[in-house]
Amino acid sequence: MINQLVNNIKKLDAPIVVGLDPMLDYVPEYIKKSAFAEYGETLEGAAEAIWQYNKGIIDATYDLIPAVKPQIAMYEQFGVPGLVAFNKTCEYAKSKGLVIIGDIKRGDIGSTSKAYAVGHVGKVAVGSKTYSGFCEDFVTVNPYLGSDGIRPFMEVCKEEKKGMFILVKTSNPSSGEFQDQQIDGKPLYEMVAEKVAAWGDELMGDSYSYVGAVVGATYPKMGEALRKIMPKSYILVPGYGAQGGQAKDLAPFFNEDGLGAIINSSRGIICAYKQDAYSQFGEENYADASRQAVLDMKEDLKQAWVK
Ligand SMILES: O=c1ccn([C@@H]2O[C@H](COP(=O)(O)O)[C@@H](O)[C@H]2O)c(=O)[nH]1
Repeated sequence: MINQLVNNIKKLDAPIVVGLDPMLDYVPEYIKKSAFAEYGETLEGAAEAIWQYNKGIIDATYDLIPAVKPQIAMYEQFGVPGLVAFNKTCEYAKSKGLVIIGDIKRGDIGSTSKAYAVGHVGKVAVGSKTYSGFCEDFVTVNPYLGSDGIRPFMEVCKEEKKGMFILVKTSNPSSGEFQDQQIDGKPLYEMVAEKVAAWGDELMGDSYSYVGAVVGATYPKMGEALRKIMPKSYILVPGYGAQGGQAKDLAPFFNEDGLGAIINSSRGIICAYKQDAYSQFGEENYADASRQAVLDMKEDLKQAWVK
């Protein structure tokens, strides 16, 4: 899967992942009206609305982008129907040739991590049969529990040729409270990055590892140091756009080959129609506004990654 991700990025000249983070407030009224007419103002109605909204965005952008990143929290808030919408979204995006990065941020004691890994990137055995519960190609993983929490994901990823992005330095304002703590003269996020590089060496694709890292666009200086510590790991970079990360600061996240980083934008793309810059599209054409926002992001990012 890492090879497919790299090939998609090269083919499209677009190190971009669109974050599918649907809140009901983002969904145009006409979509909600139709979903509520069919299912009422219920969890099922909300799930139908976010699914239809996502489908519109995927249809309008799939030929421009290598990957999507559905954020599972946005679906879980609608309970079981929300999770059904999550799965439908992943399956549909996959049918369009997109790589699926499930932003699930899991990680637990070994036996529990194994179940998370099996459920999201593996196959579960039921009697003599096996099933894929969900169908992501990559998942995000929290390293706080140490190797016990990571190795089960590595084992399943190795078996299935899927991948993971481990949280190294997150984009949020308080990420430094723990991640920047100095231990033996080194920040914790660098220690995690060293482990990511070592785990990554065990699971190499053609040129990049199946084990990647998450590093926020909001911390470009740290991104520069981390790029050097993990040369073979793809970096998933959230924080561009809505959180203030800017293209001009992103060059250090890339390797000399122009690869090695994929930049996420969620609200900046899926809510484009609500922004002044795209107001001419109107609510009815929200998906066209998202397409234009992807084209603009691609242009904006050229300053960071075209060598
Ligand atoms: O460090 C991190 C890790 C994950 N995220 C997730 O990425 C998106 C960002 O959404 P925007 O609307 O583009 O701000 C969201 O799903 C976060 O949970 C992150 O922001 N930072």
